Amino acid sequence: MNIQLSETQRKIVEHGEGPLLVVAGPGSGKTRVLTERVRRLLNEDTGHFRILALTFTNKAANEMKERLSEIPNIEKRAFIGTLHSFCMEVLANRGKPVGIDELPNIFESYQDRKQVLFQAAMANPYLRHKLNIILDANTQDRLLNRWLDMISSAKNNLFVPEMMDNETDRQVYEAYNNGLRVSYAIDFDDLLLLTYRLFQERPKIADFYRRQYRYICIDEGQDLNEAQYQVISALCGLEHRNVMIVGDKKQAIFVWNGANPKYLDQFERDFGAKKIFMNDNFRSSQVVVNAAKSLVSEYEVEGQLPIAGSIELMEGIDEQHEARLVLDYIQNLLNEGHRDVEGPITLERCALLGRNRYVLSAVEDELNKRHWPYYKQLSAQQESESSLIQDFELCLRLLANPRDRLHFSMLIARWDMREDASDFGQHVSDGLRLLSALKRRTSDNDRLAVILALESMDWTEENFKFKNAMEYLYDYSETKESQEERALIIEDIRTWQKHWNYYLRSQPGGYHTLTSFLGQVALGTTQQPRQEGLALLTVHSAKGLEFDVVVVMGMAEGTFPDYRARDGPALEEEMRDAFVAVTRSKRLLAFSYPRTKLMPWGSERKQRPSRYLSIIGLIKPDNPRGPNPGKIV
Ligand SMILES: Nc1ncnc2c1ncn2[C@@H]1O[C@H](COP(=O)(O)OP(=O)(O)OP(=O)(O)O)[C@@H](O)[C@H]1O
Repeated sequence: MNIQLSETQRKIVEHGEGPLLVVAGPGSGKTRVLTERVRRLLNEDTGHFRILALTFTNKAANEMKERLSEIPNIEKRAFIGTLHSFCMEVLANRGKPVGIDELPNIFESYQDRKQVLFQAAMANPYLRHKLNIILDANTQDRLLNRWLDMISSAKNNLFVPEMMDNETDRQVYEAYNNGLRVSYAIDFDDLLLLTYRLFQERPKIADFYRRQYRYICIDEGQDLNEAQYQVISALCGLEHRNVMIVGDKKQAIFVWNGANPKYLDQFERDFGAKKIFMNDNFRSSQVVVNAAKSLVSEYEVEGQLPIAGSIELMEGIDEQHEARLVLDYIQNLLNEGHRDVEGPITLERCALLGRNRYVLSAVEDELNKRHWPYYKQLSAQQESESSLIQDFELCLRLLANPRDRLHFSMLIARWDMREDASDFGQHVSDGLRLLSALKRRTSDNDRLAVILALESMDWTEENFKFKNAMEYLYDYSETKESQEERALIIEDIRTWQKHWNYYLRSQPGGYHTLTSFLGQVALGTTQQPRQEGLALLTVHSAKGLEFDVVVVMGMAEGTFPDYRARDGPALEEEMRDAFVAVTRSKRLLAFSYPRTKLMPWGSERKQRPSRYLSIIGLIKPDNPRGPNPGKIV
């Protein structure tokens, strides 16, 4: 599609040297401007240099890579990815001074990290006592969660254990770090902290990267946290000034997670950046722009699309009824189309959004009943459903990192092999030998199949055939009597196969290692940008995406805004969540909510329509009951 750049967009694309802050509202074309600027710099600027283009999500990076794919050798001339992926590359290549000798193994899952912390705390008498005096398992679990949050927040503020004032915090943090080290692993926060330390402690290394990357472009600047901002500052040092940050404070929806839009101002001050505003909205119809404006009054916007669009509200008697109404609404659009949407409306052009993932449970059931294709993007992590592939995953981790104590202990616990734990010590250097030791001790068909699948991959120093294992397990799934179990296994195999294919495409050149593959899966770079069918998204995972038709479901007080956001900054962030949700729509916008909700313990609870519905003008503020059930306004 050949779209003319606006005057402001052209100015940004043509910007040459010097720091630049672009303040860009939703749908103003910031992704487009970033991409076009990278293209122009690579095409027009001469000399030997690379561009560092940092995006907030892998989705955005993949989209940018796709749009620039026709530039020869693009992967050599630019690093396009998240800051975490960039840090991974830096640490893999130059991480020795901070203790990273080879490609790091990442423990990305919360549960794994919790287990590391629990084991480490139980091995420390002072912390063991703190845990043991709590008799109730839930309270103990909450304490572990609190400790993990504390560690993450410390790392994100670039604190090392010695800097912690509180003695318990210091010991917890230190024990956890040692726990990771025992398994030769790091966590996500370490990627930033270690890279920061590397750039600070070894200025020559920072200088090497500074000279390599003549231009740095950063997307979604409002979502930077302290560690991220400091990594970027340490990379730039005092001399690198060709940095462009694009951001929008109104779309800051990760403040709860440590991000802070203040870094946009700080960047402007620290770097003396020039500032350009992009106030147009090229994406959304008039009703969508108006809804966004009523939510955030300071949204100064010039709606550029001369299309009215439509806005609707559906009220269900309960969540099941709400789900049926929403799918009937979509069905009608699929059948009839809409005057404000060009061409036939397909499921891929529609998305259902929820403030949290549970809002979408009832509609998922209804989708299954109707056999509609759909996909979910509710969590960034790979999670297999079948126990066969869960075992396979654990073994993959052990093959990649035979010193991984955590996943070894998880595997032998799953396989009831506790007494054979001594194997670990004997075979730490060789994952395949470790697995064959386990194979000798089992006659269970599933376990044997997993190990045989792993052995079938024709391992060499530089490569392995992941496909062989997938085919082996696919054939093995035919032996399953339960159709449900077989279906789960095949779904999991398909997901892994997709990760693998995506990995191969993104890492051309023939040198593939299991550690690098699992690292990319952990970083989320192998996630599919778009899939087939209707999209089911949380508001946070919908960031940066756009659809012709958007339905925001579960618009009830307590759900959206979330019940935990009572006042002040938390409530302001909820409003920005609503703003981001609404501005995902290009043409048609709809909301829905259930009048009653079944609570997990079985009782029904009355729901009040969300305050945002009255702010947008879909419900009169004095009519807290909302419209009649089933009626579309
Ligand atoms: N100059 C233009 N003329 C017409 N359409 C444009 C122009 N620039 C961008 N668009 C279109 O506007 C839409 C929004 O663009 P883009 O996805 O780049 O926005 P964004 O600023 O990154 O949005 P958000 O901040 O909400 O993620 C896209 O469909 C894009 O094709």
